[in-house]
Amino acid sequence: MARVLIIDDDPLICQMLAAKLVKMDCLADSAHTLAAGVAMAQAQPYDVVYLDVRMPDGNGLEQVEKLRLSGAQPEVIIITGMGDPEGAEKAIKSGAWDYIEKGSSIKDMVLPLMRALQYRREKGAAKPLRALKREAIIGSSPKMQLCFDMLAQAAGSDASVLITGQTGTGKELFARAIHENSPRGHSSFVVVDCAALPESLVESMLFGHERGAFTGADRPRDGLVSQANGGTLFLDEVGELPLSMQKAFLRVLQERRFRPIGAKEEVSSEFRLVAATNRDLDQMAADGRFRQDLLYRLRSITIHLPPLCQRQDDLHELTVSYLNRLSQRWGVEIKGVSPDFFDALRHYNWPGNVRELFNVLEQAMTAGGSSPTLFARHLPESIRIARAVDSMSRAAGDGHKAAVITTLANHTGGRSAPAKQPAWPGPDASGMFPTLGDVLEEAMARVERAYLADLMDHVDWDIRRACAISGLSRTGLYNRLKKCGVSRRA
Ligand SMILES: Nc1ncnc2c1ncn2[C@@H]1O[C@H](COP(=O)(O)OP(=O)(O)OP(=O)(O)O)[C@@H](O)[C@H]1O
Repeated sequence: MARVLIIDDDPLICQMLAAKLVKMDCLADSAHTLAAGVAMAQAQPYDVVYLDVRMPDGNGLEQVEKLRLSGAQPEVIIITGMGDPEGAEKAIKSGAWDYIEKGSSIKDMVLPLMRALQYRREKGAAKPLRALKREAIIGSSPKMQLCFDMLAQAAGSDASVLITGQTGTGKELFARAIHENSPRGHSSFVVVDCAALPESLVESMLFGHERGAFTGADRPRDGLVSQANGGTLFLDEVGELPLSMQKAFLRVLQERRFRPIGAKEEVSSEFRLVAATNRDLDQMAADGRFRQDLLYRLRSITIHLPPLCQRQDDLHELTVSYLNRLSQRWGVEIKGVSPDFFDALRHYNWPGNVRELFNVLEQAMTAGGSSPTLFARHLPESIRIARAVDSMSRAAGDGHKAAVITTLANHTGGRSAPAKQPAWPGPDASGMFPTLGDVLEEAMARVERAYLADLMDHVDWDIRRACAISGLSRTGLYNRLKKCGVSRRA
């Protein structure tokens, strides 16, 4: 018997809908506040939740994701008194099943429910997929579970997949897992790092060339697309592919045929495409920097990997597992971890995600030396400062945060930072106070700039070392250096 929850502050709607659902052999419960509804969805395994937008204690649209991840991961149908296109877009983007107006007849209101129930029945009855091979991917938070569901779906099909997510969230790891779990798993997995393709060589690297096609081409060479024949071609950082190559690639995707440079005949390659990006490709397409038609082709299936700060439940597992892996690799005893170590990790927001976490853990293991236990004191300063700032601002209200961060900015220095500044610059000439948000943003920008300047000096502009220390990817580092205006000193 299907279980349905109606979250609406209007008792009449709840009664009418519930009466209809009971006639349809469903179990129906109601909640008249968002808080009560979310609590019920977390406690009971509902199949579908009807959710009103305007609730006395908040906007229903803000809770769609939480509801989708609760209990039996119900489908959510938005019911609204006043529909608007923006709300509809937001609802669908956050994973709602459908968005309907309350003015519709009760019959129309239950139609999406019937489809959602059918979908869930079919999903449940579908042939169970082979157990996924995903030993390398750590995490069991509800958000990661949704990603694993998508991974299983992608592995079972041959459609193109686009994996999105911030730097260091595991996009390449997922791409490999899709390949290994697919029928192509025994063939080659060819990685193309679109950010590192030299513009002048991009065509020959992708499509190959004949002998004598250009100066220096003393023998014929297969390109990466040919090498992926029968296997998977992984286009990493696909947002960096030059526009001219996007056009050529679109054709290859449509026809699976291309002409190596200098060749008379076209050749074919039967590959499966997986692409990844940390850019907003929709925005790039709107700005004319990415081809819309290519984007359609890339994302038959999309998997979005959430940033680490949104799945704190995974921090513990990732930390323990990586510390064990390090102990094995370095041939040292497994260390204990004190609670203050985990506490510090939880207070940091991990802009470099899992890559940054692993890097920090390596530093902590080194700092721990022969100590059998890792304490917060073994963590890099930046992590411990984040924890101190957080606990101070919680104790004294948010106003303190600005002062602490600004003090940190002064302390951190950086080669071009002023020697000493007051905790914050103070009101402007007319005595106007800026917003706290503006003060924080300015202070963070100053810290970031100072950090990058010092880091690049420290590694003598060795990009590989800078990436390893900061936990940023190459593109991430280049983008931040550009944004902060940090360049090599003459
Ligand atoms: N869930 C995870 N479990 C285990 N290791 C992970 C996980 N996510 C990321 N990593 C590790 O973090 C590092 C970065 O992962 P990966 O290269 O897949 O990220 P990415 O999203 O492709 O980054 P970028 O966009 O910067 O290329 C790798 O060492 C990878 O093994």
